[in-house]
Formats: sequence, structure tokens, C-alpha cells
Amino acid sequence: MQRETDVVVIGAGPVGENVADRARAAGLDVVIVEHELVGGECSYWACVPSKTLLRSAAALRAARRVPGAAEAATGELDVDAVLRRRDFWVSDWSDRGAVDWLDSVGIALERGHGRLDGPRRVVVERSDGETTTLVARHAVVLSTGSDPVIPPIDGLALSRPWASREATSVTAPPRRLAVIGGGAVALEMATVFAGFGTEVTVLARHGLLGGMEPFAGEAVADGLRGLGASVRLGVDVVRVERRPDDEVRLELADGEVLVADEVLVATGRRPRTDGLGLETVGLEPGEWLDVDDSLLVRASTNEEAPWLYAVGDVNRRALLTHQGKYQARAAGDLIGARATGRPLELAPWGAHTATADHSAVPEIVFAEPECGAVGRTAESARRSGRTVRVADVDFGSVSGAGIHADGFAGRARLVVDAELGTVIGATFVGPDVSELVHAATIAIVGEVPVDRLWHAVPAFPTMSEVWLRLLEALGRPGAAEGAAAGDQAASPSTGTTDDDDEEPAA
Ligand SMILES: Cc1cc2nc3c(=O)[nH]c(=O)nc-3n(C[C@H](O)[C@H](O)[C@H](O)COP(=O)(O)OP(=O)(O)OC[C@H]3O[C@@H](n4cnc5c(N)ncnc54)[C@H](O)[C@@H]3O)c2cc1C
Ligand SMILES: NC(=O)c1ccc[n+]([C@@H]2O[C@H](COP(=O)([O-])OP(=O)(O)OC[C@H]3O[C@@H](n4cnc5c(N)ncnc54)[C@H](O)[C@@H]3O)[C@@H](O)[C@H]2O)c1
Repeated sequence: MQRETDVVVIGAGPVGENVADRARAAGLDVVIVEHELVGGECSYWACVPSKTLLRSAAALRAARRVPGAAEAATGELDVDAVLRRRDFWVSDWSDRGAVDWLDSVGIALERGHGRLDGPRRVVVERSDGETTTLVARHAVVLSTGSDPVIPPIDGLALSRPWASREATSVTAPPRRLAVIGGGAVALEMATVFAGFGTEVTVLARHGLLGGMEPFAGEAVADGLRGLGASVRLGVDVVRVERRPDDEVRLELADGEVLVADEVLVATGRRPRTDGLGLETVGLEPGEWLDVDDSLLVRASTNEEAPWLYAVGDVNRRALLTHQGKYQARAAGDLIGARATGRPLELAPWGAHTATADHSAVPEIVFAEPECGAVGRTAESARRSGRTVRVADVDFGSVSGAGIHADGFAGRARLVVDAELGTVIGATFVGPDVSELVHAATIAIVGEVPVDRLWHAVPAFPTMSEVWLRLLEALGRPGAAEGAAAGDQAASPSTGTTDDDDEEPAA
């Protein structure tokens, strides 16, 4: 069977759903192809289950940090209730609600495996073997996501390791869990299982959270140890074996042997581009899809008349749901504009470009403690040749943080481009700091001069007052030097570093 439509989207994860919706809103006929669950990895096996698994123990820890509430929070975490709440949030792994939404907005769903069959053609193979060929008048969008990488460690693939799906869909937490990796998945899952009472061992080759400021990973190592986990840095797993008694034996490079009941592999992702027919349009199967800022795949097939787009994880620009959905809005609106002859806005920060992917990607790792960052780290900014000023502030100097929780431990950093006078990076580490990140994202995207930020007054006594402390640490042109904070002097660990300085100056 052959069917013509305006736009075909392969992959109905959060990103595919969004691009389909924007193209549909422009008046185009859209068919979306999905071979598993509408809603994708994020809804059933990634963001949603991981955050619901984390939330209950985080709420309990939060209560225990506040006298009065702490006395009331004397029981143990109810793990079964946590798992039931997770099941509710993943709709018991049913996509009926998501399919109803597609119906309600008029996006046609083709269930089956989609693959390209030359320019503008997509073959959909259903589970019964029947095929439909879709011919797209305007565009095909690839939003097929990513799969976990299982590294070539001797014996690992044969030892029935967990990847992220097995961890987020757990029904009975193991007694002992070894976690290989030091990124977001490893640390969030280590936090979940340590909260459940599992004996967790994190095995990381380097430090933790390599893409963030170093103090973020250091805080999570301390936080996990505080939950009873063992965090081993600078270790290499060289051999893994699942024994007949079902135990997993992990051998490290120095010969040490660890034993666990399950091993979670969290060592990054690879693109879902095998079996996608890429070779029929001159592209390499199994590779990430390289796109320009308008999400068009850089390929000869797009040179004459653009038609092939890639959004979300599969283009490797930022493996995050919110950033993929941002790309989807730009690409969906662009497809609509191209199809209906409306003006294209392709200049940086235009409606049809994903400019923020380069400089303003927010990421929150919901570990113990939370780590939120956006933009550049100090080191990455310097590596890119910028002259930077760095302000560091301990949350101990923020009344709102102290009121939020006794002994609030956390730290914030602003990275300022010394020539432009604008914020280019921010990091917040501590309990419940995730909501602070969006203000930094706005400052970076808006290129707000730091001098103007003095007029953006954070309410007292909120954690947002950390912004005021950060500005004080940077100093205000036109103010007397050494002006102290109104309600509480900056702590000794508050300070700035210019590129000439070695250490933050108190
Ligand atoms: C454990 C974990 C936790 C995470 N937590 C967060 C978080 O808190 N916040 C955040 O922003 N990001 C988080 N992420 C990342 C986030 O899950 C991804 O960035 C997001 O799912 C990418 O969306 P996507 O639509 O590009 O891909 P996916 O969600 O993977 O969706 C792709 C869809 O395409 C379908 N598909 C693939 N190939 C075909 C084909 N040939 N034919 C038909 N259908 C096909 C798949 O079945 C799937 O439904 C997390 C990731 C993991 C692993
Ligand atoms: N809260 C969130 O937003 C969130 C949560 C989870 C995942 N994610 C996204 O999902 C993606 C995947 O996460 P991830 O943690 O799997 O990947 P990652 O790339 O963030 O981290 C991979 C980790 O594995 C280590 N590693 C790589 N190869 C290894 C090997 N052979 N042996 C031992 N260690 C090895 C790396 O050093 C790194 O620490 C990330 O890009 C992240 O953006 C986001």
C-alpha cells in the first residue's frame, strides 16, 4: 500500500511528538511512525520513571533536614509505594493516553518499524509483516532517539547486565548493585538504589559528571557516600562474570574483585540509526546524524531541495528531552514555513534555528545532591579562548538556603565573559537547587549585562538570593570596595577568580 502525506516523522518519542505537532499546527498532514510506545524512552524508561523513583527519598531527606518535620519523619521509605507511584507515572507502560492525544490533534499514527527507501519515501513494516510506503510531499523527520552503549569489557555482555531500562523499570531492588559509569544515569540510579537500601558501588574511570564544574561531581561523591554507597574513582572494570549462583563478579584492573547481585552499565548512548535505510539516501547506517542549526541533515540528498531533518538524541547535539523538544519546535515551524511559503528565520536566535544548543543547554542531574548547570564551565570557556571571571558562592551565605534546610550544603558558580560582561555559564549544587537554573538560562540567552543583573532583585529569603551573593562576589563598578551583604556578610568561601588569579579571593 502507498500513501501520500505532507510530513513523515519516524520515532514518536517526546521529540517526534513535538515536531509532528508543530508541522500539524502549520496546517500540514502529518504521519508519525512508532515501533514501540508512543512517548518514547523519556516517558516510560528514562526521565519520568527515574525522577519518580528519586522523588520520594529526596522528599524524606528534605523533611529530615528541617527540625520539627524531622521528628515526624521517623519511618522508613516505603519502596513498594515508590514503585507503585512510578508505575502510575509511566501509565503501566501503556501508551493509550499518548495515542489518544495524537488522535485528538489529528496526527496519524502508523505502528511499525520505519525506514527510508530513497528520498521522501518511508517504508513502515508492521509486526504482522505487512508494509505501507509513505511518500512525503515536504519533509521526513528522523527522531529515533538513542540506545545505551555496552562497552567491550570482557564478559560484560554475557553477564546479563542492566542498562537504564532495567534500572528504571525495577520491580525488586537488588541487595547489591554495582554501577559502571560516572555520568547522569549512573549517579541518579545510584541515588535511587542507595535510597532503597541497596548496597551500591559506583565504579567510575575518572571523576563524576565530567561535563560539569568539578565541584558538582565531588559533591555527589560525598552525597552518595553519605547515603552509604561506595564511590570508587579512577577504577577500570576489566572483566565481568555472572556466576552459576547468579552473583556477578567484577574484576578491576588492579586485580581486585567485587561481587554484586546486578551490574548497571551507564556508559553513554549510541544512535538508533541501524535499520533506518540511511544507505538509501547516501548516509552511513549506525552513525549519529549530523545536522545544521535548522536541524537539516548535512547530506547531499538535501542539497537541491531540503527534505530530511533529524531532531533529538539522534543528532547528538544535546541528549536531553527539553533540548530535543526545542529543536522540534524550530524544525516543525521551519517545515511549516517552507511548505506554506512563509518567511524563513534562519539567522542565529531566529524562530527556525536551534541556536541555544551551542551556548545555553540546561541540565539538571537529580542525584544527591542535585546538580544544575547551563552554558559553559570555567574550563570549557577558557579552552574556547575566552577571558573569564568566575564567582563562587557557598550557600551557607544565603539566608533562604539556611531556612530551607538546616546545615544546607551547596555551592554556586557564575562564569562571566570578561570582555562582553555577560554570564556565559552557571552551576548550582545542593538540595532542591534545580529551580535556580532557569534564571541563569534566561540571563545567558538574553545576554543580560552583569551590571543590569543588579537590578534583578531576588526575593528575601529565597535561595535565589544566591544570585545577589554571586554579584557581590564579582563586585559592582561604582560601589565602594568591600561592601558587605545587607543581611549577612559573604562567607569566607565566597570569592571571585579572574583569569590572572590562581584561587578565588575571599
Ligand atoms: C535513565 C535516563 C534518564 C533520563 N533523564 C532525563 C531527564 O531527567 N531530563 C532530560 O531532559 N533527559 C533525560 N534523559 C534523556 C532523554 O530520555 C532523551 O534525551 C529523550 O528521550 C530523547 O527523546 P527522543 O524523542 O529524541 O528519543 P526517544 O525518547 O528515544 O524516542 C525515540 C522513539 O523512536 C522510536 N523509534 C526508533 N526507531 C524507530 C523506527 N525505525 N521506526 C519506528 N519507531 C522508531 C522509539 O521506539 C522511540 O519511541 C534521560 C535518559 C535516560 C537513559
Ligand atoms: N537528569 C538528566 O537530565 C539526565 C539523566 C540521565 C541521563 N541523561 C542524559 O542521558 C545521556 C546518557 O547518560 P549516561 O550517564 O549514560 O552517559 P554520560 O555520557 O553522561 O556518562 C557516561 C559515563 O560513563 C563513563 N564511561 C564511558 N565509557 C566507559 C567504560 N568503558 N568504562 C567505564 N566508564 C565508562 C564516562 O566516563 C561517563 O562518566 C546523557 O547524555 C544525559 O544527557 C540526562
